[in-house]
Amino acid sequence: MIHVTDLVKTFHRGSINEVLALSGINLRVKKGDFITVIGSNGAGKSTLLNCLSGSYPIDSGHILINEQEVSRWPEYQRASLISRVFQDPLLGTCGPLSIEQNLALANRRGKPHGLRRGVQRSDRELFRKQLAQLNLELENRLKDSVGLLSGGQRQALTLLMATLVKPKILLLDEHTAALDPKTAQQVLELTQKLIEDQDLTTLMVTHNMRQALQLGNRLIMFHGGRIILDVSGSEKAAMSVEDLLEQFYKVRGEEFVSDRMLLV
Ligand SMILES: Nc1ncnc2c1ncn2[C@@H]1O[C@H](COP(=O)(O)OP(=O)(O)OP(=O)(O)O)[C@@H](O)[C@H]1O
Repeated sequence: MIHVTDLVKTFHRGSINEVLALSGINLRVKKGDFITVIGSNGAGKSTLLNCLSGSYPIDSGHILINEQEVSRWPEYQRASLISRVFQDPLLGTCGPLSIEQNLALANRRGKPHGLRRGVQRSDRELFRKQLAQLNLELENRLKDSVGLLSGGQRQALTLLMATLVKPKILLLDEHTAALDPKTAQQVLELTQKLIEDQDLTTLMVTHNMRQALQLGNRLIMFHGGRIILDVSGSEKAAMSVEDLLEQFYKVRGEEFVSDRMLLV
């Protein structure tokens, strides 16, 4: 599904501020993989997601999606294959537009742009049904502007929009980090449900090690622009947070350092 080879990304190349953010990444992701991504500060996690989605051009290497080289595709073209949810709930939705207008935009992803405007009655039925699964009673608030919603409601809506038209790949970048613990848990449960229901191929960056172990079928750990640990299946299922920290120490010979990583 995704095949990344020798991916290199440098910022401020040739200046004294040069940063080698990704130092020759090799990664194969199978269809239906749900991969959690962890790592120390500045390890390159978000840069990988940005390179996959086309937000950042790459220096060298290859990104293939379904055997097709996409590394030179512009971001808007890759958006037909890839959905993203960011940490900031304001980024995935348009505040002044209503819930149904936001969903109508999401529903058009990858479809030809015609002259049809507004929200059709049949769309409305679909949106109500989809919103009902959030258990937030948003199905009765289709005309409300999204700007009225709480951060958690807005992030749940963003997730729904990101998966309304099934994406080939879902990229989640610390998408629950800005929410309070209870809301974060609700959004996480919804994430799990949407991924399972549609068997979505997913990469999820998280700052929570326990979450990274509990969710998904595979876990990769970044450090210094490299993947230093890649575990899946029963090996992952048997791991504890302590094991993860020990593995990090073994590979790096130093303590794991992150001011945001939750180790519990
Ligand atoms: N737009 C940018 N311009 C310059 N440097 C950048 C940019 N984005 C990332 N970097 C640098 O690239 C390196 C990798 O950053 P990245 O954001 O991918 O790390 P991360 O693993 O997501 O870290 P964190 O968990 O702290 O968010 C860091 O040194 C960072 O400062």
